Amino acid sequence: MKILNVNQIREMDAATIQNEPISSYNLMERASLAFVKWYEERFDTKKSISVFCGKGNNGGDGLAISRILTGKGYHVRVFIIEYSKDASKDFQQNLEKVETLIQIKSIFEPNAMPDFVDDHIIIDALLGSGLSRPVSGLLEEIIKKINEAPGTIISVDIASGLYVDKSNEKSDTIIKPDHTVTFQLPKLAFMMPQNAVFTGDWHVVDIGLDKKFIEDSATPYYFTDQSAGDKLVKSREKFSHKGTFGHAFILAGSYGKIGAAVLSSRACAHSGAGLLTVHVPECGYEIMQISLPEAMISVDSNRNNITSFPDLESFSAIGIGPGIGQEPLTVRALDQLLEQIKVPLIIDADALNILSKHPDLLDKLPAKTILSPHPKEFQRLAGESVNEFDRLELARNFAEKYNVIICLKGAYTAVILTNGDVHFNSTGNAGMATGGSGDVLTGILTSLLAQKYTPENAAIFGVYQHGLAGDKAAEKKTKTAMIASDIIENLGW
Ligand SMILES: NC(=O)C1=CN([C@@H]2O[C@H](COP(=O)(O)OP(=O)(O)OC[C@H]3O[C@@H](n4cnc5c(N)ncnc54)[C@H](O)[C@@H]3O)[C@@H](O)[C@H]2O)[C@@H](O)CC1
Ligand SMILES: [K+]
Repeated sequence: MKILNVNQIREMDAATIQNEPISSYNLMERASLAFVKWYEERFDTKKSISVFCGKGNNGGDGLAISRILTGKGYHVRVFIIEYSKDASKDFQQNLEKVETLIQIKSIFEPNAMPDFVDDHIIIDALLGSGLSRPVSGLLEEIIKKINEAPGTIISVDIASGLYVDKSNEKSDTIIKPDHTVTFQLPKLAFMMPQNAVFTGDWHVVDIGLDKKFIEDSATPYYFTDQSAGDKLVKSREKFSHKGTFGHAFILAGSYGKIGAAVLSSRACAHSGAGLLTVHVPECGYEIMQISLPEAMISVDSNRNNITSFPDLESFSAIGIGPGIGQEPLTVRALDQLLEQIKVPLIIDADALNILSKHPDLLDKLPAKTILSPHPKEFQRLAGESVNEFDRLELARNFAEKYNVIICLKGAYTAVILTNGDVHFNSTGNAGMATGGSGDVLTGILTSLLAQKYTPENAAIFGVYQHGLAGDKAAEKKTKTAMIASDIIENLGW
């Protein structure tokens, strides 16, 4: 699924109105019906509803939603916040239809806000994608009161006060919804962890906007939903043999961190690689043999750290980093590996930290190497950023400059390709914020590269499957109890 910017969203509405053709009033009606359909599936008529409307088209949606819900037997109160004399045409038209049906209260000052009882729904239709400046004055006061009110807040299209595609300031006043029901496409703002409290659980509803316009729109931003994820699977042919699926090679572990080698190797083996060799320091030999009899073990001459590696000729992809530490001899081994490697590579964890401390190594990275930093590792690698939009730009520039693919890990992990395209991941959950889950991703990615997935597809698909396995693990064990091994247990496609 594509993610479009605010201008494209406006053009997409206009293109739909012109090409379908449909009147803007009827398009608003269709959007409101889609919202109500979502609402009806979750809430019964027992809960009373207060709808807060601004005076643009988001407010117009609020009015249409109020009318449709009332017609379905819901108890709805409507409040119009009179922060401006101007109102949009479709707002006005909807107002005329609603006025005859429901009593409307106009709010001119904050103290006129109603008192709320507990089990109550607030629908936020104050401002939508038309937001052009931080909210202030009456609107700001109203938003603060709504955020303090008990009950469930549902934002129409986007939380009022939140920008669609750029960063808000920390001081901005924004609705904190429990749910956002957004029209047609997810918004860039939803992908940023900094906005988690301003999106709640968000849901995309189809309002039939111009498919061709969306297809033809150029954007660097994509969302890997299920249909995008499913398209990337390579099927396993009947007459294949283990050679078909490549020979993965993982360098991982140091004294006290052999677990990282175990986790990444097990994840690799469970992701379809034909053969797997794992290189560990001597202290990891028995642990590895016992933990993963399916793998071949290559043993370093050093007891506690990786200081060398075997001939690379037979390997089809290499993953390095989990638990390797940053000893000088390990740095030298990484340097030598970069000199010799001729197959796809994934670099993670301590190997990334080594790159941060030895930036000269960055120039030696083969084209389309995958780097999988979490935010702290990325910061060490590329420097500070003022907010997450800024960090994303930094990552896009970094990916283009060094010709690498970056998996910036977190909620909605961003997979950034060498051309600056960003694929946000839809799967995964907070239960995966647990030791070793990054090692599991390294194993999956190494495995996919060995199976000749392109580095781009390996990164997008690997991140997607890692999250999906995490979701299955959380379902079975809960987010609290799940550990990285549970992610491995739930791999499979
Ligand atoms: N255009 C269309 O065809 C459709 C639009 N839809 C709705 O329309 C919304 C966008 O509507 P609008 O473009 O009218 O914009 P909004 O309803 O978001 O905002 C209304 C107006 O408020 C003003 N404004 C911006 N920031 C403000 C601030 N901080 N304080 C006070 N006033 C401010 C602007 O002049 C803006 O035009 C979408 O979010 C969606 O809810 C839907 O009905 C679907 C179809
Ligand atoms: K809103």
